[in-house]
Amino acid sequence: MDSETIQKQKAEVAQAAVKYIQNDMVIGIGSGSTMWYLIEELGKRVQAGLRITGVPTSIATKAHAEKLHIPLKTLDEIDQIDLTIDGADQIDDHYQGIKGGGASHLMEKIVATNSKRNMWIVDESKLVPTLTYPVPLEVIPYGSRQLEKRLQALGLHAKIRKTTDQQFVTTDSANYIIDLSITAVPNPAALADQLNQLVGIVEHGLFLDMVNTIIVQHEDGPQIINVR
Ligand SMILES: O=C(CO)[C@H](O)[C@H](O)COP(=O)(O)O
Repeated sequence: MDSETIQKQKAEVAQAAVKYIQNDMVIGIGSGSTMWYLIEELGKRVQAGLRITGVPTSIATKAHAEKLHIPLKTLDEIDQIDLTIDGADQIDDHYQGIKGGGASHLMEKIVATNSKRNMWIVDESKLVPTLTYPVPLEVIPYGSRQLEKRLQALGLHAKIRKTTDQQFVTTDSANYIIDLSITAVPNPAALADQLNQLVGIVEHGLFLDMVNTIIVQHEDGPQIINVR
């Protein structure tokens, strides 16, 4: 799919998703370029009188939502999130996902696990039979080079994420990201178990058994998948 079609589908899926947001809901607001469109749509609805409270999942999302006067609270200021809407990097046939391409998966996962329902909104390029996207790990900077070597020795093709000018990418929680460029993840649960054993990994980007509803934007309209 060309990048113009992808951008168009991102904007369209955001329009489909915003209809699920009703008055008095507490909404987890995810991060990334698809969510950028969702935040724009939500901002318009708030301007038109919609009453919601948003819980942002990143500094960038918080800044964007504040600019549009969307009322926000932190996770610890609310009782529970009714619905979190977020993007995803890839979703496989069993509706398991990879997130964290934008380095926000730690906060996204914390918000998701504190939500009654989770919705992912994606363009159709994100659907794959088997996960192949690099799996991001948020890691503690201390000893991260050793962790990278350990992961490489396990055959997990680990590489600390750097910017184009070779600076370490740092997350909103001041951690680093290690990407695992594995060619395929046929058994995400087994990989998650393996990663959960390793000291220094704060959180991996495998989002397993977590999503309730997926909206996939196709050229001819949105497809709603009710997973659980
Ligand atoms: O997990 C994320 C950020 O950490 C994003 O949801 C994911 O990377 C998808 O981003 P985009 O909507 O830009 O394709």
